[in-house]
Amino acid sequence: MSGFLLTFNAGSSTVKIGLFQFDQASARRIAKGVIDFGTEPPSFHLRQDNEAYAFMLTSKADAPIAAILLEVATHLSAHIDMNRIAMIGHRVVHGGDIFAGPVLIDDESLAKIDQLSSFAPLHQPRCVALIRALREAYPPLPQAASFDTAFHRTMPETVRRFALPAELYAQGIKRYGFHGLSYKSIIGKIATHDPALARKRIIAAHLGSGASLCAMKDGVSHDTSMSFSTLDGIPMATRSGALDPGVLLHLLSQNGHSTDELSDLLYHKSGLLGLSGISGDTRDLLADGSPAALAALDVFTLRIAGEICRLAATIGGIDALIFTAGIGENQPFVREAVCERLTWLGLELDKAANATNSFRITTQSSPVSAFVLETDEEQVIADETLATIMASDIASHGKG
Ligand SMILES: Nc1ncnc2c1ncn2[C@@H]1O[C@H](COP(=O)(O)OP(=O)(O)O)[C@@H](O)[C@H]1O
Ligand SMILES: CC(=O)OP(=O)(O)O
Ligand SMILES: [Mg+2]
Repeated sequence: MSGFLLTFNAGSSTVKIGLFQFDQASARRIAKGVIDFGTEPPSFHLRQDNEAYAFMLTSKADAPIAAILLEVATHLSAHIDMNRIAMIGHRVVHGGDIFAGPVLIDDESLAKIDQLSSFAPLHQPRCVALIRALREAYPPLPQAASFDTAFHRTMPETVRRFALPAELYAQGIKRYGFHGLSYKSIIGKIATHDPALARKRIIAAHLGSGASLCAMKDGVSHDTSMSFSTLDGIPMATRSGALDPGVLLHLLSQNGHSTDELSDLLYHKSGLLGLSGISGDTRDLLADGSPAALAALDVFTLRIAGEICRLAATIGGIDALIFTAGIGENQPFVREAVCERLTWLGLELDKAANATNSFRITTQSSPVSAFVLETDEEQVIADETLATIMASDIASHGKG
């Protein structure tokens, strides 16, 4: 069996598409695309063989995903032979307690994924709609799902529990954790580069539009900053991060907020955008340079440094800090501010290395090392999809 494998990573602000060439054993990326919902109308960017293409879509951001997909498929078919696509893989943000690893998508697994939609309202509904649209458009193609939550199934119960009555834990009110495909990608890359380091105490900071941190030891997740929903932990582009629950009670009971208004406030109007009143993008805030912009960045980096300390307590210290995702890979200002707040913990920043987004950004003598690593969630999806479909009956009957 060989051909093309397509991956979809439905994030909060984008859908990232990966095109891979696969054979029985491995999948190798040959192109990447991004549907960006941050532009009006949404845009589609494709990169293949060092060539970049950009298209404005005619569909509006709130158009059915099937319509957007159709437009994207038209642009894609000008560059790739769509008939060679033999399988599709998806990032699914929430797998709850149901999914501990990747699964083949069928009516039953899709219904279970859909049931978890309310736990990840920014991600799961769009992802489910995408899976359904693809099943309709390309019925013979097998699809698989890779879960963000699966990587965190190794977290101990003490970490998973909230200090709430035990029956709520039994009902599933607990820490699940997200960005697991990214953390799997990061620990895999470290293991290739330095297997001994991969077994040590590592804290990874996935700083994108959505942002979280993960504490790993022996290559597995022990704790993470996001918990029940993708709101918890550190502030993000437009999400609040952790908040005194009393604030929510006050807004609901005293200010007359509806739950929909509260949801909009917490998911779309808070974080860097809410703090600054300017933008949720660190590049805009630095270009603006006003006291409000810099104060927002100060809250952001203070909260990241604080969460790193909490996670270090879970795994008994820290040997390496990894920065990844859009901000983590590309924003020296944020990395410098976080590392400077952690000097007392043994992080000695190499400012020149940090300024150029180098791999190692701490000095050779720094007791704790910090690195910048590009995450590749799509490669993880592709590898898991290939393994899942090859292990299924479909592989012996499939095309290619
Ligand atoms: N070159 C860059 N410099 C600074 N920040 C960047 C850069 N590129 C992307 N970002 C930030 O990263 C975010 C997107 O990160 P990404 O990991 O792709 O997030 P998501 O998966 O949530 O869409 C953008 O919103 C932007 O704030
Ligand atoms: C879980 C989450 O917030 O994902 P993303 O950062 O891709 O929006
Ligand atoms: Mg993402």
